Amino acid sequence: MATLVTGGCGYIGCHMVLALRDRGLPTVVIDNLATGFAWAIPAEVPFIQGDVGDGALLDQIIREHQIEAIIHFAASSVVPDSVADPLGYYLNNTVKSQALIAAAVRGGVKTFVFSSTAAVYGNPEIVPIPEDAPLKPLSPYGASKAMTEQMLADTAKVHDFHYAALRYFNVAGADPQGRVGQSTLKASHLIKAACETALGQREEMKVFGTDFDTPDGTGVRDYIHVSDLVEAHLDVLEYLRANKTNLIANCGYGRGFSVLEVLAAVERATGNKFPVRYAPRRAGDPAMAVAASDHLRATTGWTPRWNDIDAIVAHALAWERKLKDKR
Ligand SMILES: NC(=O)c1ccc[n+]([C@@H]2O[C@H](COP(=O)([O-])OP(=O)(O)OC[C@H]3O[C@@H](n4cnc5c(N)ncnc54)[C@H](O)[C@@H]3O)[C@@H](O)[C@H]2O)c1
Ligand SMILES: O=c1ccn([C@@H]2O[C@H](COP(=O)(O)OP(=O)(O)O[C@H]3O[C@H](CO)[C@@H](O)[C@H](O)[C@H]3O)[C@@H](O)[C@H]2O)c(=O)[nH]1
Repeated sequence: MATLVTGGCGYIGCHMVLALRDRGLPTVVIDNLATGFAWAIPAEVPFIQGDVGDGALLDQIIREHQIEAIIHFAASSVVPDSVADPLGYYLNNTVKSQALIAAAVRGGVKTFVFSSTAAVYGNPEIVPIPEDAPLKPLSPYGASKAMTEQMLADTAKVHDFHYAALRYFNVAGADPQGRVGQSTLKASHLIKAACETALGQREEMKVFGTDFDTPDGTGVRDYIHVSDLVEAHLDVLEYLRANKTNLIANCGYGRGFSVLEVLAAVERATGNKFPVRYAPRRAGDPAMAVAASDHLRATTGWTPRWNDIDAIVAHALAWERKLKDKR
């Protein structure tokens, strides 16, 4: 029996694959390499280059590899891109998730973990945001994920099927052992972009929006270390199997950092000051996204190890240096 990781060649997915392999758990990856890299996963992990919208291919993989659980990372995930290309986002994130969930049901896969996002909440009324806050996404990206959560909830009502919708806040950092990290080309993510700038690979950092209703006027996010996030998935898989129930949980630490605070952390880590330019807000960006994070800890026993912005930045930077030599 094996776990199928969709999007396993992407940033978070490749850390998940390593975490499963570190525990000797049979793992299979499907990825269309839209933004991921085949070299990011160990050569001995079965890898199928294909699309999660391809139902016939999924039927075959589920049968041949005796898939028992699916962790579904494959998606398009850049908030401003989703504003520019809503239909592309609904296709890749919602329509293709429907195809995958349908294949899971056909193939008798009973355990399903879905990568949802803080973007389902939009601008929250209460911060830190509890899981029962209303879902009011500001972007097609957030809406595409909220729709998939709804499909999972409805599916679990009528099939022998248990799911977790994990609402990740801002995932950052890299494998503490330096084996993998975020390799996304032209990444828009703040910490990665700032590390690239500090290493001289970008000319400057833009700060998108200085007039938000936040302490310093810049956007506030809850940055979670990618290794803590993938450990949470292992805890969640056990929880779903043991309790035969569903779970909706935020994945974050419950503490927010502003854009300016993050840039200061990157400057601290490198000792390099880099040019910073204030720019208008980006479309679809909320002012604040900070998780109420007790539910995940209380239900699954998840215990984060890397709740420290300096550790997150140090690991991201170490990977960026490695990647610079690789390319
Ligand atoms: N990075 C974050 O801060 C963050 C926060 C919240 C949620 N998420 C979610 O986590 C998941 C993983 O994000 P990531 O940062 O690793 O992104 P990523 O782009 O690095 O990884 C996504 C992977 O999925 C693959 N993929 C995309 N569409 C596919 C398709 N139709 N069929 C097969 N493979 C496909 C890509 O090639 C890539 O390898 C996504 O669902 C994203 O929405 C990410
Ligand atoms: O060059 C940059 C990049 C980002 N930002 C700001 O930094 C914050 C974080 O931005 P970014 O790293 O792009 O992440 P988000 O737009 O918050 O989205 C991430 O976090 C979401 C969950 O909160 C996920 O769903 C998305 O997939 C993931 O990309 C925001 O205020 C941005 O406006 C800048 O000011 N300059």
